[in-house]
Amino acid sequence: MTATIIDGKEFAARVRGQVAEHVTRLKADNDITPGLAVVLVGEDPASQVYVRSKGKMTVEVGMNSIEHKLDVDTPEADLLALIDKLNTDPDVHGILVQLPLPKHLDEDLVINSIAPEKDVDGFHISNVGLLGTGQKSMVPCTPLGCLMMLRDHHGSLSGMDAVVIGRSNIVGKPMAQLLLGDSCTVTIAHSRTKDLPDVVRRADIVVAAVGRPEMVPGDWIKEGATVIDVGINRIDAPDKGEGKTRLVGDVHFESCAARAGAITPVPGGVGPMTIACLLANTVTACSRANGLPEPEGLTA
Ligand SMILES: Nc1nc(=O)c2c([nH]1)NC[C@@H]1CN(c3ccc(C(=O)N[C@@H](CCC(=O)O)C(=O)O)cc3)C=[N+]21
Repeated sequence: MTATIIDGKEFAARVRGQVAEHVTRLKADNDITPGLAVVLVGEDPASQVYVRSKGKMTVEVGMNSIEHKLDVDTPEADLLALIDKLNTDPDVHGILVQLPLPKHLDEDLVINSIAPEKDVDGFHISNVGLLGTGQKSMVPCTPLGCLMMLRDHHGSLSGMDAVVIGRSNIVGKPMAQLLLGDSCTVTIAHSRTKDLPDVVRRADIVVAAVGRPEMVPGDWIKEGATVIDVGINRIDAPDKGEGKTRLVGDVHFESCAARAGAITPVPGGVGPMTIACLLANTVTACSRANGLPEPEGLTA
């Protein structure tokens, strides 16, 4: 079988189009412009790439983008004071604190100081608990984007065997919750999983989110399975010339595409959907904050 390529770039453009429509309505009917505040502490290179394209797209869909760039050695109290200010600012509907934070800052403390209803990353313990109990919450952007692509491709996911490789709070665990919510039989695999190849071979849906370049080979993939590659790894590409690099996922694309029914590429798969879902979460948060109907199809 040769897999259908799930075009995350195109899908994300569609999602941003829906967000833009909703923003237009909020402005015209309610005189409200959704605002997203992004806080970047220090200069992590991965975060900088992300902040750039995110800021551009926030403005493109008609929302206000508020950026706070703080010094790498900003004291924790200053960061918490800024978050407090954003929490009570009525023009700010979404707050995202770029991770990872410099080591002197307590990531859990910082995340949990964001007002849960403005936590567009969905990392606050309240949102984690709400998601885990099937209540309305802010859903982490990357898993939400993966879910949207899976639903679009399959219609119903009910009864499917899903294997999530990776148990992070940012992707693996919330992804598993979402798949369970859609009635998949879910396995979370990780570095200590016994017989990982055999576990993955059972899966109708494989979500790879470990951050290890091309670690899933094609012969782990059940014929016809759907493969969602969350990894974005930059590796050396001497074949492209001295000092050149390229982006690869957590799955070995060619060999997995030869067996899968559908697969997401890297780049152009999950990454663009993550940003689109951040914008979707911001417009959702803004609608909720104003007691207005939520955008349809943009929430879990
Ligand atoms: N609080 C927080 N939330 C995040 O969601 C978050 C974060 N911190 N810190 C940094 C990482 C990184 N991240 C990316 C999102 C999209 C692409 C993306 O769209 N990548 C393109 C390729 C970009 C390229 O060419 O380098 C793609 O996959 O097609 C990349 C990286 C979100 N992050």
